Amino acid sequence: MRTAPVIPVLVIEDAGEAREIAEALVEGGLSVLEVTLRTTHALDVLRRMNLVRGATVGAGTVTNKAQLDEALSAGAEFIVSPGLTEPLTLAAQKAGVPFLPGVATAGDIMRGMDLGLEHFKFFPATAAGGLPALKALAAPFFAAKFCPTGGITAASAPEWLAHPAVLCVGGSWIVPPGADPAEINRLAREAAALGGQAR
Ligand SMILES: O=C(O)C(=O)C[C@H](O)[C@H](O)COP(=O)(O)O
Repeated sequence: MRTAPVIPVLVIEDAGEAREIAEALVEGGLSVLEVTLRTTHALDVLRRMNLVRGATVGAGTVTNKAQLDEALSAGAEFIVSPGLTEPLTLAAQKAGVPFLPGVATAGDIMRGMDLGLEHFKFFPATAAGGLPALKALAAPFFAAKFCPTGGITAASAPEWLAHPAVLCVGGSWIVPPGADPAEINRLAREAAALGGQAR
């Protein structure tokens, strides 16, 4: 979460494009890549991106143990989930893989802390109340650190990153559908530079 200010959330339909997209991101300064398991070829995309020098590739949209196992077999170095369940948390802990589950309420955070977690994705960040909601949650849970994701843009990222409980943000805006590598590289550079401005 501290490697780069933005984790690109990737929904890649064509595995043939995986490698050059990952190269454009890493070269632009975003080396931590979340490949969502939302497409048919997601595991293939993950494997191909893992071949890119300097990339740390994880799986997103992991909602159960079966998907966790598949992602790990494909080489995922971290796991992101939209929500927090005990079975998935225990399985991730048993596998020893960094795990970032989504939380949106005080109860979610408390269940996570009971399981030994302190790092969470705040999801869906904008729809769940935006920065005012995160500020309200971060106050009592002062040890918790967050990666807000969902509805965040290049324009709104700096104010999220300025909050001390926010280590990074996640977002799909860095790889818009149909963007070419040059455009992705430009968006990645812009996102990587947010670290210098806001943190
Ligand atoms: O796929 C998952 O596991 C999710 O939890 C959802 C994604 O993190 C958000 O959909 C990204 O949000 P946008 O940047 O608004 O597109």
